[in-house]
Amino acid sequence: MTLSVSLRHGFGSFALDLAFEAPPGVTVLFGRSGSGKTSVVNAVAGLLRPDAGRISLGDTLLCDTTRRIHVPPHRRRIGYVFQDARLFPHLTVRGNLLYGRWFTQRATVPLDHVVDLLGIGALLDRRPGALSGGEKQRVAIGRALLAEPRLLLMDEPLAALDEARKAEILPYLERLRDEVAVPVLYVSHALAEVARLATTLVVLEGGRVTHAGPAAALLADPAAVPALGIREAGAVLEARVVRHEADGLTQLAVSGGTLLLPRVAAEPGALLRIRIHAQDVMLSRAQPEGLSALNILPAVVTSLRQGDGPGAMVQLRCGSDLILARITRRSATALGLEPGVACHAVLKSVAVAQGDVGRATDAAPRGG
Ligand SMILES: Nc1ncnc2c1ncn2[C@@H]1O[C@H](COP(=O)(O)OP(=O)(O)OP(=O)(O)O)[C@@H](O)[C@H]1O
Repeated sequence: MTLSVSLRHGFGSFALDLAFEAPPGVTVLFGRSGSGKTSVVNAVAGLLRPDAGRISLGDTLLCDTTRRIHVPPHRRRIGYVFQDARLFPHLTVRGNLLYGRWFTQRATVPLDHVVDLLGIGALLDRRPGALSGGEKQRVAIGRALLAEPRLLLMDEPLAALDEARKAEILPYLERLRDEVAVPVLYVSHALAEVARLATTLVVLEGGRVTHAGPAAALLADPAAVPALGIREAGAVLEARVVRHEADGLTQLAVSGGTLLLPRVAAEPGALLRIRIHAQDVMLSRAQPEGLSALNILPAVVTSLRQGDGPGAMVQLRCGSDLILARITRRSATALGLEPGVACHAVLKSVAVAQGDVGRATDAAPRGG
């Protein structure tokens, strides 16, 4: 089921004027503060009546201003998860979860299934006051799922959590993406979340869509880098765990060769998504020798974009994947880099942090 959105709306000096599609999976709406993300979410939810627009979910029309159709929010069957969990403090976790059921006549999703998916079985008799921020958010997601929504809206669900709590909840969001058929529209301004979760990426700037498409392709697009943030830029690679080695490294197979990374928490055979920061990739024309860096992948330059300053962003094909390398223009010139040139991409193992490693769609179950 695909969500199709096309909107025009003016708030004084600010205007939304955009269209995008959110296919199954997680579509991240990414943009700076004030770019219009929350206004889009409000329009999809039915809380904002656009001046002009059409919003449909599969073959259900939620809004069509030309036909004066505006389905009220409570009839849209949309689940919400906000920055703060907004649980009822006087109800237990079980009571909060079952509250979600009030909004559906169907009740076909078993409570046990949602409890297992989110790992909240041990919390059922506790009240929200006795939960961590990450646990509260998992319960809020469970409550939303039990109302059996046709679409889940998540507005910066991790923004209020510290890094440790974010790391704890991300694997559950990955499971949600891969194991629940409900499409998710997810608002974020954190590229780390995009790299871990997004199937589709929609970038907003000043009320307009500047880039939209499959997340892996956009994250590797040098033209999208200024909108995504240069320091954070980086591509994602799919990698399969081959084996854990005795010295604490894990060997992974990528389409362009082999990677050695600090031990990853996944069983051999698991399919992972690895974020490779552009600024951690070095390039060499000759086969490098005598380097401490363990990862050397043969690559071919596919495009190169000069920055305004001394930097350049190089896109390379490595096997069937695309990666980005951020280097200086001086080095790009010295190496004679241009599309079609063969080179070697060099990556230190320790440049990839645990948070850069996530589960990929269709992954085998992860180990502990
Ligand atoms: N009801 C309103 N009346 C007037 N202006 C509004 C209204 N709602 C939003 N705006 C303006 O529209 C612009 C986009 O706001 P919006 O909240 O959609 O952005 P955002 O990307 O979600 O930002 P943030 O990440 O800070 O929440 C802002 O300039 C905001 O001031």
